[in-house]
Amino acid sequence: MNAAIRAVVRAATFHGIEVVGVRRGFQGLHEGDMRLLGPRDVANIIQRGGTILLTARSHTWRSPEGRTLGAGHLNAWGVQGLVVIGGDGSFHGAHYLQQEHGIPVIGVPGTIDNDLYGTDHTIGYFTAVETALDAVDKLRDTAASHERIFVVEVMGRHAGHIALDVAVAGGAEEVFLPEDEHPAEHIAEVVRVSASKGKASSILIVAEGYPGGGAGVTAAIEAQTGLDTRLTVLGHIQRGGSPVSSDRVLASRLGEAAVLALIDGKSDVMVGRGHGGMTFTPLADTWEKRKDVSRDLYRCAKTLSV
Ligand SMILES: Nc1ncnc2c1ncn2[C@@H]1O[C@H](COP(=O)(O)OP(=O)(O)OP(=O)(O)O)[C@@H](O)[C@H]1O
Ligand SMILES: O=P(O)(O)OC[C@H]1O[C@](O)(CO)[C@@H](O)[C@@H]1O
Repeated sequence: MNAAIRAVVRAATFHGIEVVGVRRGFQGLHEGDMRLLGPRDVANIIQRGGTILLTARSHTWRSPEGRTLGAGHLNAWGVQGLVVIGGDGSFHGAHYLQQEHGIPVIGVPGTIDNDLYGTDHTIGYFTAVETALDAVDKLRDTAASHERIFVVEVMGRHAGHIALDVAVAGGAEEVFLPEDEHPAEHIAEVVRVSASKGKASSILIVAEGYPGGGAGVTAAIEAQTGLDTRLTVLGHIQRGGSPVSSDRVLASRLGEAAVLALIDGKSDVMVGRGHGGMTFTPLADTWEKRKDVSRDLYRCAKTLSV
C-alpha cells in the first residue's frame, strides 16, 4: 500500500498536481479526515508494510447518505479525481461515488488475495506468498523430523491464488482450494496415498475459503485415519512485513498509471497489469467477472506431488 501511495503522490507532483491523502479509507472520507501530501511526506515508506494513511472497514460508505457526505468533503477540498487502492469492496464504493456524484475515480488493485479480474497480480500478493512460503519451509523441518502431517491454512478470502502458489513453491502434497470442493473421503485418501508412496510426512495447504477451512481438513484426517495431524493457521502475518521487490515495482507502476489515467480523463476503471502492459478494466467487471486460479498450475501441483 505504501509503495502505491508514494507512487501516486510523486507522479502527481511530477505532473504539477496537488494530492490530498484520506485517512482510514472511506471512513476518513466520510468524516473529512484529509490532509495535503507532498513528495517528502511519502519519503522512506516504500519498504514499509501496512499503510501510513491507515485503513478501516467502514459501514457508513455503504449508504448513499454516507457517500454524499464524503463527496461534500472532496468538493470542499477541490478534489478533481480520486485514486482508490483496495479490493472489490473498495471498488464498489468508488464506483457508486462516481455514479452518484460524478467524481472521477481510478482503482488500484491492492489486496493480498489476488482475486481481482483485470490484472495478473494485485499489490501485496507476492509478499503474502513469500511470507506463507517461509512458514511452510520451516514447518516442513518439523513435519519431516516427526514424520507428521501438517495442515497449513493460508489467507485469500474466497480465492485460492495464495494457496496454489504456496503449494507449488513449497512442494506440498495437496492443496485445497475454494474453487474446487472435494468429497470428505478424498481428504483422508490424500494422506493414505501419500503414505503408500513412501512419504513419511505431508504438508497440505488449505485456502481459508475452502469449506471448513484448515480445521475441517484436519478434523477429517484425524477422524478417518486416526493419524496425528497438526494445524497451523497463518492468518494476518501474511498481511504485514516489508514488501518484496515485485510488489514494490507493481505498486510503483500502478500508482503512476492511476495518475496518468486521471490526467487522460479516464474514470470508473481499475489500472492493472496483463500481457506485459497496462490494462484498464471497468470497475464493475472486477467483481462481476471472475479470475479463476491457474488450472495449468493446479495440474502442475498435482503432477509434482507424485
Ligand atoms: N457494496 C459496497 N458499497 C459501498 N461501499 C462499499 C461496498 N463494499 C465495500 N465498501 C466500502 O469499501 C471498503 C473496503 O471494502 P472491504 O472492507 O470489503 O475491503 P476490500 O477493498 O475488498 O479489500 P480487502 O478485503 O482485500 O482488504 C468498506 O469498508 C466499505 O467502506
Ligand atoms: O482483517 P480482517 O478484517 O479479519 O480480514 C481478513 C481478510 O482480509 C484479507 O486478508 C484480504 O482481503 C483476506 O485474505 C482475509 O480473509
